[in-house]
Amino acid sequence: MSDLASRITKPDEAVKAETQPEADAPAVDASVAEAQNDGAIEELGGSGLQEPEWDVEVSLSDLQNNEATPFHSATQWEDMGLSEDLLKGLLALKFLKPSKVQGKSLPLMLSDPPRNMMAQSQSGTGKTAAFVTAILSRVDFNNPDQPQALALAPSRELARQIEGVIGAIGRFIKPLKVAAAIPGALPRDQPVRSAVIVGTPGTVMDVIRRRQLDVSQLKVLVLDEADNMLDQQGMGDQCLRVKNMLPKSIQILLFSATFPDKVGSYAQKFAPNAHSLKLQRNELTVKGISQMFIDCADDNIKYDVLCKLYGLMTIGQSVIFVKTRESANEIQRRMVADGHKVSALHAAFDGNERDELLAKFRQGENKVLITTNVLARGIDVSTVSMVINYDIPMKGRGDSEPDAETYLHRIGRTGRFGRVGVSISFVYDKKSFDALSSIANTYGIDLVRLDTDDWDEAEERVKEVIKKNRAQAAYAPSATDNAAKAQAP
Ligand SMILES: Nc1ncnc2c1ncn2[C@@H]1O[C@H](COP(=O)(O)OP(=O)(O)OP(=O)(O)O)[C@@H](O)[C@H]1O
Repeated sequence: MSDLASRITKPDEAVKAETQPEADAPAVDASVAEAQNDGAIEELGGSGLQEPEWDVEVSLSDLQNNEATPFHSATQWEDMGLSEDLLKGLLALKFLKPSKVQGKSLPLMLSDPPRNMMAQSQSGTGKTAAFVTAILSRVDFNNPDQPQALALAPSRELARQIEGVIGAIGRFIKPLKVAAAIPGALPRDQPVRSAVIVGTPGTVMDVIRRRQLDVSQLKVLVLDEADNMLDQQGMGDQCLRVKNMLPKSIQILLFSATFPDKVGSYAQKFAPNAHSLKLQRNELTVKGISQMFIDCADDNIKYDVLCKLYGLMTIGQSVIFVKTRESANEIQRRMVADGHKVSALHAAFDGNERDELLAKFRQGENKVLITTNVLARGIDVSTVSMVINYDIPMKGRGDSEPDAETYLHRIGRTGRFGRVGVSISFVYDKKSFDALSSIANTYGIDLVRLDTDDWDEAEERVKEVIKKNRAQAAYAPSATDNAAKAQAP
């Protein structure tokens, strides 16, 4: 039996979820039910769909009271010795209770003497607020112009978003000065007079080298998306250079939803003697995300299927991930020519354009965003109800290996903090099929096949999840969304 076939849920075999959903599963919790078919993907019979099972509304407070979810914590904010201003900031954002990663990591990060930390938790479970709260607890605001904490992120969008969260959680701290060290944001040759700096590694390296940033009093260094940041193929070298320019005693905090083994040992060297919060591989998927796939027969059909999905994409908001900037541009051009309203965002655009595009997306002005891996990680827009993997993420020389981590981060742009969402991955040939299959096996994901022969039914299935997301977003708008909107250019 092919690997993907073994991960497909057929409706008649799916184990029905209890009316009181299991653990953190307000949405479809696809159970492994082996398709009886031995052959290739085309041969898989049935609709391949699973009945939606969320007749019971699950509120955030239910999730936070359920010990089995990543949203539960045994600790209260009040138990963590935070300042009054910080407590007020968290509560003003309606962060009534800490999530698991917040409850577990904060006491460790704030212990004295400070110790390094490596914390893993599923996408959308509040890692940002965890390290932002740690940063704001460590900084001495009697010295607001003196750089004391530095957070590094892999993209300008994520750095800006973190800057917004610092402003939101720290809104009662006066004076709170935060600088964004991203291309084009800092005036050249002027010293950075902010207690907290958030930036991308290349720009941070530049400002330190140009002596614009006094690093002598830095106490905390955070690497968000740490596995990506430490990746030797990517920004690993830059991050190491930055670290080597900082005080030796600095506390290093590494956060990510994924820490593949390959990076794990290097991360331990980067942050020696770190406390570690790790997840098992099979705990990494967010249960609220219904993971589906469509078999597109050939590469050309992918575009047609994408257009067919447009109506569903615009009920909420959607992100379409493609492999290259060129294909992002090309698909956007074609879709616009075909009468659809979509925008594209990737690293070839200049900084201001990127800020503007994302701001429009956050405000809901643009509903569909076509992008590359540049937005795969960290971006938090609660109204994103659908993620499409137009191309299955690959890595290695010549795209030889499926990129399981990127898959997880991409689909994690939906299903934020207990919300539900849908991801739809397109496969069209043996390579893409095998890649998705391998990703599904890595994490024990149960993929639901959307049968395009019965389009109405397929649409209904997806629509139900999206509508639920809409209801949740209206009921509880995300604090990060609000912070980012306030910060929009
Ligand atoms: N304790 C809390 N209570 C309620 N909402 C929260 C809490 N902590 C964080 N959130 C919200 O949860 C959402 C996801 O948080 P965040 O972006 O920090 O997730 P993350 O774990 O960093 O995700 P990713 O792995 O994708 O980077 C945000 O909209 C944030 O405002």
